[in-house]
Amino acid sequence: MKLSVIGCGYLGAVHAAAMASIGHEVVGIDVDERKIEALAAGKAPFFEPGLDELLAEGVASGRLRFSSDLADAAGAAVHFIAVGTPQTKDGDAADLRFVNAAVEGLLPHLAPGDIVAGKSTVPVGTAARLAEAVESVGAELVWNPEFLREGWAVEDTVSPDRIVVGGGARAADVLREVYHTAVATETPFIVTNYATAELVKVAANAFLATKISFINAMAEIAEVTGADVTQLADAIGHDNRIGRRFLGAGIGFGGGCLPKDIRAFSARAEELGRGESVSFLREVDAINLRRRERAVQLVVDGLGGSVHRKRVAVLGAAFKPHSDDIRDSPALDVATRLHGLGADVVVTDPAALENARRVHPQLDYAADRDEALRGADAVVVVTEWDEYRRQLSPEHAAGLAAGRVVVDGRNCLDADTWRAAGWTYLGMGRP
Ligand SMILES: NC(=O)c1ccc[n+]([C@@H]2O[C@H](COP(=O)([O-])OP(=O)(O)OC[C@H]3O[C@@H](n4cnc5c(N)ncnc54)[C@H](O)[C@@H]3O)[C@@H](O)[C@H]2O)c1
Ligand SMILES: O=c1ccn([C@@H]2O[C@H](COP(=O)(O)OP(=O)(O)O[C@H]3O[C@H](CO)[C@@H](O)[C@H](O)[C@H]3O)[C@@H](O)[C@H]2O)c(=O)[nH]1
Repeated sequence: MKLSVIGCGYLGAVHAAAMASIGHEVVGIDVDERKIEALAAGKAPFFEPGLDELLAEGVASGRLRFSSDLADAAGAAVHFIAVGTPQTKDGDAADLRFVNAAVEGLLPHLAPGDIVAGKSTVPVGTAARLAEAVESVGAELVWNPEFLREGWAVEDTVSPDRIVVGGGARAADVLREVYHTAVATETPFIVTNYATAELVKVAANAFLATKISFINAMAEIAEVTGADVTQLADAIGHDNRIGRRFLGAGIGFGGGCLPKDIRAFSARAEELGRGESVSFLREVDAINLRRRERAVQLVVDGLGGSVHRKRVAVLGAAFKPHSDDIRDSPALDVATRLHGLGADVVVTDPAALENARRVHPQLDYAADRDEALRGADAVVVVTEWDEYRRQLSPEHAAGLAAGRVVVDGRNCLDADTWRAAGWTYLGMGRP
């Protein structure tokens, strides 16, 4: 089938490449010409395992092309909207300018019977508002939210846990054809109305964020009682009704989705006069931000009350491993707070260094882990990359660092091993 994908950022680039890989003829369109140039050369403008190969394959096969001209969307049967919906500059609501502009710009290029499929995460009520314009040219709108995780984006797109389509039965059948490989493996395919489809997306992210903040709240209690939150998470996680995933206590969630999506959800609920129904999300956000402060406090405490002029090796910059994304990264928040307290911060990350350097030029950077560790008075692990979590021994670190203080912002190190090697180990909610 012929498809267009409007917006080739993170979500759109992955979606376009994945759709070409399952046999569709895809044109990806973005206003950012540099992005389009890179993608057309088979190169992702960000780090995502497996994506470069998929892009190169798609481009070489002739099934995948990229353009900065919306007119090139003409002729596609389904047009996916994958533009950004960032937090507005002066509030919590989602900024819908890009979605509005993409849909409006697309209208002259639509033919009767075309389907416009919204993939961007939007406040409930957006699809109903946009439908009128789409229908005015004889096309049909569906909302088809995306649940992929960065770092596993290709796998999540080709084999999703579920597909949700809000809209009419005919359009849903066309989307069944689009996602034929998932449909063939009996992936749950949920057809519903616009509001439900939009809400499924934000509810899923709100639930995940709540689960993380729940365990981080338990970490706060563990800190004043001598309990160990990782053992607590294991123990409650054995209950199948609870499950162990997303019970990783530490410096909390960041990235381009969870933080902005729970804020936009709160803002939308308030607009609808139902702010109190999701008022707990404000607490989820507050708990999450407190954990970053806690990590900073642990470094200060570990260094005897002040970080001023102390060299602190910050291991990690990305908001999570297997990504170079630094949007709302808790790792960089901890680094900039330490810098603000007068520490000589040296940040390293296997993938996100360039992005971090561009956005936070005031920090110092080390090209690799060992360079960051050299001469450090304290070490803080803020992104649980394998090269810090699994491949760094306390003996090796001791051979490079000046001090023996390690703050484990992701509870990813073995406390006993580090303590046995002479380190002061400080975890998040662990004695
Ligand atoms: N990143 C993820 O893992 C993920 C997962 C699921 C859902 N989402 C949602 O998908 C949407 C996109 O997220 P993202 O992370 O890809 O954002 P992004 O900022 O990486 O990409 C957005 C892209 O849209 C382009 N764009 C903006 N206006 C345009 C227009 N009028 N025409 C064409 N292109 C335009 C931008 O140039 C940019 O490349 C958001 O709503 C987000 O919440 C993201
Ligand atoms: O136990 C955990 C699990 C995650 N995190 C943090 O939570 C954040 C988000 O992680 P994750 O959800 O894996 O990353 P995203 O790629 O942002 O994916 C989320 O946001 C996407 C965009 O909406 C959705 O599509 C995905 O389903 C949803 O998981 C990261 O900072 C993680 O470090 C924790 O602190 N503890």
